[in-house]
Amino acid sequence: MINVNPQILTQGNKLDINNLSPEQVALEIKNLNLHYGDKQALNDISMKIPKGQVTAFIGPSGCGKSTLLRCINRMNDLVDSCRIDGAIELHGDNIYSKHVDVAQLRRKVGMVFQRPNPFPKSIYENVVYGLRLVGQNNRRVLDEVCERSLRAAALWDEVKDRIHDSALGLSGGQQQRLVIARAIAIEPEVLLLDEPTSALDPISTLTIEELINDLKKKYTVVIVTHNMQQAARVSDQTAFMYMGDLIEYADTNTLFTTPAKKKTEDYITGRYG
Ligand SMILES: Nc1ncnc2c1ncn2[C@@H]1O[C@H](COP(=O)(O)OP(=O)(O)OP(=O)(O)O)[C@@H](O)[C@H]1O
Repeated sequence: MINVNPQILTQGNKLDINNLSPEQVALEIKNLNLHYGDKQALNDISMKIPKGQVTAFIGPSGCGKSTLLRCINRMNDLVDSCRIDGAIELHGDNIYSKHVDVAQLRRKVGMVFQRPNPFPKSIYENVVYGLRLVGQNNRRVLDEVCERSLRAAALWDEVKDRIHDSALGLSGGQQQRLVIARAIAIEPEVLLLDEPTSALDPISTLTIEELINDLKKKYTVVIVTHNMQQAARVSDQTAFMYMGDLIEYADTNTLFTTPAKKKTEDYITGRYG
């Protein structure tokens, strides 16, 4: 088994992910197939992602983790060669239905990438960016949202005296928390995190991991990580993928201690990947 202290495995409310009530489900992926040109990258993926929990996607490089994550806010629409069939339901509504407004969807499903990508603007303007986009210019509202979001992203105390300074002057770890503050300022329902700590030092990584644990009180979080210890530390459920297949999906403790599939066991014990 992977060398993870069981005490750091998350203690979240254990759910039986095979028997979720409709109210417990944030996202349901149904028979999702994805091709890039002739190459199939996701093979008939079906899973339910529970509300208010952290779900991790793990697996070796190229197995399709980021592709699956990007399907959840239709980022793959930007790839010309990409063809998708199947459905992803957000609270029961298929996000791939013809009538869905993709900009609206991305307000509900925010995304944070591997490398922090603050805009070359002040800390304040980064956080309120999404509100300004929808025409909110009331200073009092923007001030409130800015403070609330920076507090929620565990960054307020470090930046409160310089919120009008450039965001580019922040450290990498601070920039990543700023990007998280920017994502939550518009109150999404789901937060997608694509390897959010892979460019960060261990201390910043720990801060972000603690933050993820707080964020799930309000948001459904889905995280892609290369780091199995990280998945074990932050997630309630873990999905193990291999070559476009969803091999095993279980509560994190079970997946890391008593995996049902040989492929999962081989991966978490370091036999490949
Ligand atoms: N834009 C794209 N065009 C064509 N093929 C792509 C594209 N993006 C990903 N792929 C291919 O799809 C497969 C899955 O890639 P994906 O990035 O989802 O894997 P991953 O598990 O996230 O890998 P990693 O851990 O290395 O980031 C790979 O074979 C990859 O080469």
